[in-house]
Amino acid sequence: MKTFDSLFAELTEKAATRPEGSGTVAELDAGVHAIGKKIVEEAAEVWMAAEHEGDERTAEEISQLLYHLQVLMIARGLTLESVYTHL
Ligand SMILES: N=c1c2ncn([C@@H]3O[C@H](COP(=O)(O)OP(=O)(O)OP(=O)(O)O)[C@@H](O)[C@H]3O)c2ncn1[C@@H]1O[C@H](COP(=O)(O)O)[C@@H](O)[C@H]1O
Repeated sequence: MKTFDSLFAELTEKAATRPEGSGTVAELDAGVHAIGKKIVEEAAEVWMAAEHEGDERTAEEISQLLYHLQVLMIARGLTLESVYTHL
């Protein structure tokens, strides 16, 4: 099963190698402003799912929010350690 750390490693690799058809590469190219908008959108979907759509949908929306947060970290050049140090 994929974990937060293994997804981050996968996305970091995608950013470096820029494979054709990667949604991550497209999102990175769209820039921090566009990624930020995705984060706000996904956060709202997490909220709505948690209130109205049950555990399965909530977990799915949370996974998407985590994905977009990681893309933003990579866009800004942040490492996992730079975030973990604040936990
Ligand atoms: N975990 C994810 C992931 N979560 C969310 N998303 C993206 O976020 C979007 C969120 O879906 P929504 O249905 O909420 O949004 P939507 O409005 O329908 O979609 P858009 O119109 O905004 O694309 C999805 O369409 C994906 O583009 C993800 N894209 C990729 N991954 C994983 O990231 C890795 C690299 O992916 P690629 O870069 O595409 O190879 C792979 O392991 C993928 O499984």
